Amino acid sequence: MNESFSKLRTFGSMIPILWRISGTALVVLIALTLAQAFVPIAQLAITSKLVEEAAMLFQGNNGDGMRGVYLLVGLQLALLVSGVLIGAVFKYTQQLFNQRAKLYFDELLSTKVNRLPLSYFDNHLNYDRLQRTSFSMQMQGIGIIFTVLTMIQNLITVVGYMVVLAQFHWLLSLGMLLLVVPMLGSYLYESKALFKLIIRQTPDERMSSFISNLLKSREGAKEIRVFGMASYLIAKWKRIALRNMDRLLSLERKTIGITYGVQMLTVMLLSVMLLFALHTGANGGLAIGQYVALAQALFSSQSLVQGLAQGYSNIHQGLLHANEMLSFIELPEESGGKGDQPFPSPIKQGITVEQLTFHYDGAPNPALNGISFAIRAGETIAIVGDNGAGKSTLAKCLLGLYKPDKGRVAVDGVEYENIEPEGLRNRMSAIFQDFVQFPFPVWENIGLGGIDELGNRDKLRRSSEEANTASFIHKLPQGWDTVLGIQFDGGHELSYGQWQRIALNRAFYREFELIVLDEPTASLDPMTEAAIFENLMKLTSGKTAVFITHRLGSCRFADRILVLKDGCLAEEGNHDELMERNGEYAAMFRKQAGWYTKEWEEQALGV
Ligand SMILES: Nc1ncnc2c1ncn2[C@@H]1O[C@H](COP(=O)(O)OP(=O)(O)OP(=O)(O)O)[C@@H](O)[C@H]1O
Repeated sequence: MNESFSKLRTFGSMIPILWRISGTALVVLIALTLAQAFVPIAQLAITSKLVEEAAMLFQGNNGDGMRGVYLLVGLQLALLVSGVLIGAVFKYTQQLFNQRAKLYFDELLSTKVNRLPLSYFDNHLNYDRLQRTSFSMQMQGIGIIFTVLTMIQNLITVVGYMVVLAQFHWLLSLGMLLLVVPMLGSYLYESKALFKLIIRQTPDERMSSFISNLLKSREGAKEIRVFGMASYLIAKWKRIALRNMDRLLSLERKTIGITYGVQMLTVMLLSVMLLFALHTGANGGLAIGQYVALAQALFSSQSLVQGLAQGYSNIHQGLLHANEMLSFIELPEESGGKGDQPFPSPIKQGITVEQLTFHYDGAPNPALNGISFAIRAGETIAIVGDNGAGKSTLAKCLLGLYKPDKGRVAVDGVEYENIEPEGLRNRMSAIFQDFVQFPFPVWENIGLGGIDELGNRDKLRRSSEEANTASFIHKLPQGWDTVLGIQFDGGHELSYGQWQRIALNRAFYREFELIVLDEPTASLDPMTEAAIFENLMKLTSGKTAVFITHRLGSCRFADRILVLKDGCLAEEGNHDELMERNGEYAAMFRKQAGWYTKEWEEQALGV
């Protein structure tokens, strides 16, 4: 009962969505469905009459001659023509509705995904769910409406047939009803089992499509060739794909027996009903026209009942998908936070981090463990530490992308939680290790940093001078209008370092109060790196900046250095203070410095 209620609720929640997609199309579809349902019933009545008239005509007993027959044939023709017309309009409206729905759901999915907290992407279960949801939205979500419409149509026709049959003998209507029940059961079983399988197969499906895409991708092409991994990866993909196929076929074997067994029963029941009708006819209970109409009703009702049962199971499956989709839509959004205070702009005191702890879902240890420090307004801070020390996680917390599990991050004393989310976003800028390479023109690649000034060529030019990208942009084949990357026709590929400079320019194109640069110069040549860091001071003057780096030489540009170790703040101070302290930082710095100076010479000499 509870389950049925929740299905009804799901269906109820779908209706406003379908209405939003296109109310007019929905109304037209419903009207046409109802009209279509009555066509076969009318056909049946005409057939019965026509056969009677024809029988009399053939026996030479028809007083009216051909007049009555012409009328009936004319009516039949009119019905057939209207059936065809209704079908054509229905098909077009359905296509229109489908296209609009695809657009609607694609937009809904992209919008929703981008409103979810970043931490949503840290859990593999969410990737599975996302994959299923996009499948649900594309394939099944709106399918329900057409299934329901077809079912209503079939139901009206079947009931109409039953009324016609009941006029001949009530047992015939009962027999027809008996056809429905077992069929419904078998289709229902099949659809439930299929949905369970879809849930179970999602991780495998994702893995197999990941490998299959990798095998065809530009990113994978180099390593796959160098390491000769192609056959290994194909075999790995095939193993998973075969496993999926086996599961599907095993389900098919299971359900096929049940479904087709039920169909055999139905066919037998149909034959019994026909025999019964013949018997009744032989005893004078049925005229020839009635018998023909009855046979027609029985045969076409078999496919109608089948459609009804299939529709029922499709609805069941569609509702499960719709439920998945609705629960995704209802996921709490990032902007659902309670913050309503404006971002303190310009920052006067600075940013304070108190007892910040952050734990990734399912990770054994916290990535950040009770970190506290303060950044003064306008200060440039370097964060250093080993791989996995927690630097990028801290950067994301400073950007407000992750909410702390414990502790707080505040700007000028206002906790991030209490700041209006849009205000927080608008006042921050960043560049990440895995920045996006947009296959768009240069101006758009940079302009996206400040959407409001996206096409402001003067500002773009000024910003590229400041960010030191102007010199190489001018050398591109179409200058600012050069499309970057070779994914699309006419694109021009950049080196990774050049891409990074474009991404840096994008970060500085924004009007920001705080900028976080996660390894901003990792792929840059030493000259460019030095130029960027010297420039960084100018670009960030009066602004608060945090950069993560593994090249400790660049820390000399920072006012202060934070050293992270295993998610904790191990040391804090400027370069000289930390060298004097002779701790983690000093050890790391000496190691790196050694690469270039004494150790290098010693190693070269074999000392
Ligand atoms: N999405 C995630 N889910 C679970 N654990 C994660 C996730 N991302 C990072 N971690 C873990 O959190 C810890 C800190 O990772 P983080 O990326 O912050 O380190 P990092 O100091 O930036 O490293 P690197 O110098 O290699 O970039 C690591 O132990 C890492 O394994």
